[in-house]
Amino acid sequence: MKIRVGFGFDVHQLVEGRELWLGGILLEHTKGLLGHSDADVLLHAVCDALLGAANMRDIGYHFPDTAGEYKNIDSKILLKKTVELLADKGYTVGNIDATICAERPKLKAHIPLMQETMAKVMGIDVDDISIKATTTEKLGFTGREEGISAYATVLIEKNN
Ligand SMILES: Nc1ccn([C@@H]2O[C@H](COP(=O)(O)O)[C@@H](O)[C@H]2O)c(=O)n1
Ligand SMILES: C[C@@]1(CO)OP(=O)(O)OP(=O)(O)OC[C@H]1O
Repeated sequence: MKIRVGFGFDVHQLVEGRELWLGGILLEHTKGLLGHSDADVLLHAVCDALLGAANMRDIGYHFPDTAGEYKNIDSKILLKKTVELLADKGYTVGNIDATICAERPKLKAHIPLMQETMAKVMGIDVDDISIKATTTEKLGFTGREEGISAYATVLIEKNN
């Protein structure tokens, strides 16, 4: 069995008049994330970690933000397509560990649904996806609620 690790990071700006999609679910909040897609920063970090683990470039390489077909796209579709790109190379997802940096909203209560949603999209066990949340103690752009960032580490596997 060959195993590889990958790391992903993403940031999106918080603005008024947009929905807040995080971890594949819609959250109630006064602002939402701005992007070409639904701007689900956690799913984008996970896509980048998966692509990085397989040495397959990054999310913008496969799904350019200049392409009309990805305008306002549900990032769950991009995550599913990413898992399929890895499957074409013989890789399956081992486990994922991710952190969302957001001053608000409180995410704790929503994390189980994010885990279930993402696990279903990726075809993995809920137990194989860990999602954590932290504030940045009011420091920096996340602390000022100007944006939300996310980090993800993944392990992928392939039979030799
Ligand atoms: N948006 C957030 C941020 C944090 N949490 C939870 O609160 C705990 C404490 O956060 P600190 O940034 O003060 O360390 C953190 O461990 C999370 O459980 C949250 O739910 N939503
Ligand atoms: C997802 C894509 C494509 O719709 O757009 P954004 O929502 O702007 O997200 P980003 O994390 O900047 O990069 C990938 C993009 O190509």
